[in-house]
Amino acid sequence: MIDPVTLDGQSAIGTFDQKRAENAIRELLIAVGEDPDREGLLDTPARVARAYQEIFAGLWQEPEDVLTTTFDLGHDEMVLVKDIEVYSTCEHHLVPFRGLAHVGYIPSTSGKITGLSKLARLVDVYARRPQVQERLTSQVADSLMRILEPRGAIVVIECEHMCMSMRGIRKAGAKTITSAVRGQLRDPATRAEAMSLIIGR
Ligand SMILES: Nc1nc2c(ncn2[C@@H]2O[C@H](COP(=O)(O)OP(=O)(O)OP(=O)(O)O)[C@@H](O)[C@H]2O)c(=O)[nH]1
Ligand SMILES: [Zn+2]
Repeated sequence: MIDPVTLDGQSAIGTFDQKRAENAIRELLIAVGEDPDREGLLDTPARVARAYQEIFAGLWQEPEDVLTTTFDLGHDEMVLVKDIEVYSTCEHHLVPFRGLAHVGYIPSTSGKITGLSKLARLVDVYARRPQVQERLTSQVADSLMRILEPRGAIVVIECEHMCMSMRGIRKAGAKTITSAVRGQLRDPATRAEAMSLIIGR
C-alpha cells in the first residue's frame, strides 16, 4: 500500500502510473464485453491512459505552482474574471461535468494582485482532479485567500453534470450552481455587486 499524500483535503499517491492505467482500461474493456485485441481497440488502453494523465494532471499540481506572478498595482477594488471554461470529472461516476467559473477577489490593501490568466489556471489545477463541484468551488476560493491574502474572494461555478444527463436521471441541461464567498465579499452589498457583475451577461 502506497502512502497517500494530502492535497487540500484530497489525497493522491503521487505519481501517474501509465502501465497500470493501461492494464485497467484493458480490463474494463473485457468487463463490458468488448474484445481489446480487435484492431480498433489495440491502441485504446494506452491512449485512454494518456488522456487520464491529462484530465487528472491537477493531482500533481499545487495552487502555488500557478499563482506565481503577483504585482503590486495599488488597485484595491474588486477584480473579477467571469465565464472561465471548466472541464472536470465527477468523482462518483468518472464522467465529465462542464460549465463556467467566475472568480473574483478584492486585493489586500497593499494591492497585491495576480495575472488574470492565473485565476483560470487556478481553476484548472482543481478541476483536473476527481471532483465534486462543491469542493472544487471552495478549493479555488480558499487557495486564493491563502496565497494572495485578499480582503475577500468569491467563486461561482455553474456546470452540467454528464452523470445526470447521459445516464441515471437523464435530465440534460440541468445546471448546478455553487458558490464560495470569503472575507469582505460576505458583506451583503459587496456580494450583491459581485453577483450582479457575474449574472449580468
Ligand atoms: N453534491 C454533489 N453531488 C454530485 C456531484 N456529482 C455527482 N453527484 C451526485 O452523486 C450522487 C451519487 O449517488 P449514488 O446514489 O451513490 O449513485 P447512483 O446510484 O449512480 O445515483 P444516480 O446518479 O441518481 O443514478 C448522485 O446523486 C449524483 O448526482 C457533485 O459535484 N456534487
Ligand atoms: Zn457523477
